[in-house]
Amino acid sequence: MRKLIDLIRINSHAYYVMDAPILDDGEYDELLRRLKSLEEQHPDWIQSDSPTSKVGGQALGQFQSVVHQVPMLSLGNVFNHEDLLAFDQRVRERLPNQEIRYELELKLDGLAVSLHYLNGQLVQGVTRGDGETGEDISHTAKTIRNLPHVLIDPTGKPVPRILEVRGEVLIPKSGFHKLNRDAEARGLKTYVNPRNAAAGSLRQLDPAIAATRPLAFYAYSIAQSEPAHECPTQSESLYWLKSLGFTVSERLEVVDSIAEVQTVYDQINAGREELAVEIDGMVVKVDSLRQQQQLGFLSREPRWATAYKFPAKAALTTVEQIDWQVGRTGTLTPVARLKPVFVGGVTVSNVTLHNIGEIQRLDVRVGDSVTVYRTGDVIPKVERVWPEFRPASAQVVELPSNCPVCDSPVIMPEGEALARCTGGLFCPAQRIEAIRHFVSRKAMDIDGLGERWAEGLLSNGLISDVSDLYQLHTRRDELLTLEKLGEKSVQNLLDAIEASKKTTFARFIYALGIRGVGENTSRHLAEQFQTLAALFAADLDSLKMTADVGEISANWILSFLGETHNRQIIERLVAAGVYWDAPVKRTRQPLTGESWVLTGTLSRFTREQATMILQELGARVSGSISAKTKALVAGEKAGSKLAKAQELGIQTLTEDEFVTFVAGHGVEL
Ligand SMILES: NC(=O)c1ccc[n+]([C@@H]2O[C@H](COP(=O)([O-])OP(=O)(O)OC[C@H]3O[C@@H](n4cnc5c(N)ncnc54)[C@H](O)[C@@H]3O)[C@@H](O)[C@H]2O)c1
Ligand SMILES: [Zn+2]
Repeated sequence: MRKLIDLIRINSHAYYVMDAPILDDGEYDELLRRLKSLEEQHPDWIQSDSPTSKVGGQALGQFQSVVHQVPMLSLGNVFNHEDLLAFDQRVRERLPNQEIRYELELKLDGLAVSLHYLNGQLVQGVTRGDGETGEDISHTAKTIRNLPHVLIDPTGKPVPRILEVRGEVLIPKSGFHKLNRDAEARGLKTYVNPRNAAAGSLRQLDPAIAATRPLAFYAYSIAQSEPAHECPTQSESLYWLKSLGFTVSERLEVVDSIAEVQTVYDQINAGREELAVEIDGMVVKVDSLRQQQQLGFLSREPRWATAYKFPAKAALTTVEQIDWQVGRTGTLTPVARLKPVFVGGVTVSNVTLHNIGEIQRLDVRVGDSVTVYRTGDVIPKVERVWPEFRPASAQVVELPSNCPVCDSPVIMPEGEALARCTGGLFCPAQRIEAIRHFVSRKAMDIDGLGERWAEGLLSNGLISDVSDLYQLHTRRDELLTLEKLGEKSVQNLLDAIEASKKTTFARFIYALGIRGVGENTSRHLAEQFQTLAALFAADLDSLKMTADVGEISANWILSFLGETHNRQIIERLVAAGVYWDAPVKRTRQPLTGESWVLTGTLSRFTREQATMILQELGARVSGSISAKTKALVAGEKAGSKLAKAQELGIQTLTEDEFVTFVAGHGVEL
């Protein structure tokens, strides 16, 4: 309780007195709620300085204090339909057998101000302060443009000699953004939200400054009237104030049932973005002023009204567990399992913590209280950790040394944010991705084995890793029973798998999907090591001697090949008949420095193969023609690239000419 009281005191000072809140309202409300619940459980522990029965904050002391003749209270609040029903229930219990109508207004997110009129003249403006005593801000209140300085009743009746009107002072959203833009341009402090901007503006010592701020006053009640005014209801008193020249809530209606209250709330919530002013909910008031009197007050709030607030954007909850999820490319992502919490309109029970670095930055531990933040459709995130509430049993979270799915070692090279499982070919979490990559055109080029098939094969137990693809021919009958796989497509698939057995060492290396090992690196590795046995025996130094391979990729290669399961799968692939001719080690690269372009359809080989041939000869293969292009290989149906090359006078080769050309450089097809 003491911890909570201290936290609440610090934050309510920041909010009410300094106009510079540190916490989100949702977090602050939760602190207050936790304190209240402790007080309910242990009434004998209630501290004499508890903020639960207080309103607002202490005045800063730069203005004259004014004691409110009628205290300025706060409002109770409800956050959901259930709480709303309970409010209605409490009202009805105190007013048995009475008809109850509710008046609904926008809950304006500004600060409460009381205006005193004497003989129809505005004489004083006072802030709410702590509810008993406020600050005299007459000098700035009088600069508010939509305020009547003189009251005239259009019906001709005299206005009461004394009239105290209460309402909310605020700054419309557009004015707030302009204010902050100007402040930023001039290097001054900006305000966190329109409410704090309004409070800061009213508390200016210089009324000339306040006059430049787009402040507005929205009247919502009459605190005193002498002689008494004649309005029997809240709604009528607002219409009367409106006729006297006050601005009142844009939305104002009276309903008979809680169902209607809910409907109006939903409408307001849905349309809040379009409103010119910031609102944080809807206020529900018993309309009859006589009934309001009967209901009376409960310490800091009236019994006849409540604020039906919008869902908070931030809420406090606890981290019950942190799990590591393995993504399809092997990345390990920490996910916090939370005690379910309602925030931003949904219940959140999981939230990603992104990576170990984020866990360390937040210093979040299992058992910690955290703030979860969510707005709109944005994914929720952990915004703050509360060391104040950390239990002694809280556990520090560490990066697991082995994959939670397949138990392969996990590595995170220096300078990388993400840790990864090294069981690329073997890890069940990475299977789909491993297969997708393995069969892709630039890898083993198994035509027609799409992701959906792969999923079907995996889920039916026909394969569990890429090496099983080469055993599929023994399971033809089972394949045929698979959904939608006709005789013909099964045969096509098996043929494509069979055809893929003849490959190149470079493609095979690329197909393994080792992190950091793309097409070029694979080609260089193939040339450098020549055989699988040599590659298996490679160490850091020999790997780093390969073109394109730096310290980081060398480590990925080592840890991948060092993982026994990966090796076993590679050995099974070779045992199943995957083979290649020993790669030609090229010492001479006659096309070095040249840029070549391929276009049109080639009949003897694929684009990828032609690209590889050119690369082996040292050329760079580019996608577009420019003045720097050395030559264009134009297959069938070549179009604009051919025209452009001719225009620029660039050498062009037909497919046949290309074959002859590369043969002249010792490349046989
Ligand atoms: N972020 C923080 O650190 C922090 C600190 C303190 C308080 N707060 C926030 O301030 C609020 C504290 O409660 P509170 O008592 O100041 O105000 P409140 O928002 O809970 O409700 C009471 C106030 O609502 C206002 N109001 C707006 N429209 C009204 C209408 N149509 N009729 C009647 N009243 C209307 C009045 O000014 C009244 O005083 C909470 O939202 C809390 O989260 C935040
Ligand atoms: Zn794994």
